[in-house]
Amino acid sequence: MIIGVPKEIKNNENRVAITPAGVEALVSAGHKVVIENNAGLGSGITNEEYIKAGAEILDTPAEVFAAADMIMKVKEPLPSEYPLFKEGQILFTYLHLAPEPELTRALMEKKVVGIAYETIQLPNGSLPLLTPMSEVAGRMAVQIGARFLEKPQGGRGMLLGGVPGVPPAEVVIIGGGVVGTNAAKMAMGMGAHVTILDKSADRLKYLDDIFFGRITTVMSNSYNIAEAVKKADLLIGSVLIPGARAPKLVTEEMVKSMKPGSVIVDVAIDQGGSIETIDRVTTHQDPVFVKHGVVHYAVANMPGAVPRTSTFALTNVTLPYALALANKGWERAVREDRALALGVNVLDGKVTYKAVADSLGLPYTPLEEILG
Ligand SMILES: NC(=O)C1=CN([C@@H]2O[C@H](COP(=O)(O)OP(=O)(O)OC[C@H]3O[C@@H](n4cnc5c(N)ncnc54)[C@H](O)[C@@H]3O)[C@@H](O)[C@H]2O)C=CC1
Ligand SMILES: CC(=O)C(=O)O
Repeated sequence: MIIGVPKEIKNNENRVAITPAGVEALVSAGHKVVIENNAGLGSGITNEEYIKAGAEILDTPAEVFAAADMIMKVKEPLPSEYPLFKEGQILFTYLHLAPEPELTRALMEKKVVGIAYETIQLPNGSLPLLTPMSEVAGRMAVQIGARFLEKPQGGRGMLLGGVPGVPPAEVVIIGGGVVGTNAAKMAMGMGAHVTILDKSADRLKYLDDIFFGRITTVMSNSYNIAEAVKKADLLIGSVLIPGARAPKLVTEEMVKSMKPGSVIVDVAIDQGGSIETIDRVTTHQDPVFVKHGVVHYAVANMPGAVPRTSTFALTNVTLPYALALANKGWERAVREDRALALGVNVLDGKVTYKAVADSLGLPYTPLEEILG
């Protein structure tokens, strides 16, 4: 199989979908890897390192898409990439289709085999290709929150940990999964007081255990969310219903109740966001806007800013699935691995992931119906 890796084009997206180790593994298994010129530079990987591992470098994204049976990316394709899709081509990347009707339509029209990293799911419910980036984003959410709480950045001029004699900041996290847990670790480490809300009682119990009761856990419902948001200096949105558009849990009224200069970091923005006052995705170049006196941060590719950590963490987990797809072909690979099958969002012009179809108001076709 020919595997193509274009350079990422999202704002300040410095990750790349493959490392030289990945190239070597695919080439050793008999495949060919073509990589766009300088695709790895943002992550500190040169063309020469890829060539040494057995890859061929092509000048343009058009050449990479034209050559490849499978495209490996990091972020969802942007409109300039839609015309490059080929019928039957495998696209293996984060897709986040629930808030992306145009991308979904383009994948359907071109009959692309769209396999989303973020919906590959193991029998225990975990999302192995989302986890490492959620670990990164959860940890970043706190360092970003700390930065924007500084007065010159528009914040209320508060140190997360306080100092002796002055209370620490209140960090409120909605969604206690991978992002939420990693955010809590960082915030607690910096001395903040942390409250986590989740709708799963089991998850709250787990969090209480691992943090030895040193964080406050609260059942998520609109009453409790309103109470917690009101007192937050830093609010982190980190809910997920796999594949689906994120529920809007924090209303405009709740945001109005926050203190001037407090900060919201909505990590769940890649699935459409969980905060009513966030009506647009922001970028690393222009990451925040202020509404009702509250600083809002809504960057959908947070790990793109720390590519030396993120590229290697991501490719550690994507490579085994890429090898299975390349060695077996997508059809045998998904028939033999239920976790990978759950990654198939679009196939043969149809949406094959129910939560994506429901979020977009499109018909849902079970994968098994197409596979026969
Ligand atoms: N902006 C960015 O750059 C990045 C965004 N993300 C996103 O962060 C989000 C969270 O990801 P993970 O932590 O890995 O997901 P996860 O599945 O580990 O955790 C989600 C948590 O949300 C909880 N939840 C669901 N509905 C809820 C509700 N109504 N109230 C409270 N809690 C609720 C679930 O019980 C679960 O514990 C996802 O949208 C993910 O794609 C992840 C990495 C980077
Ligand atoms: C998960 C995701 O969308 C990201 O790492 O950018």
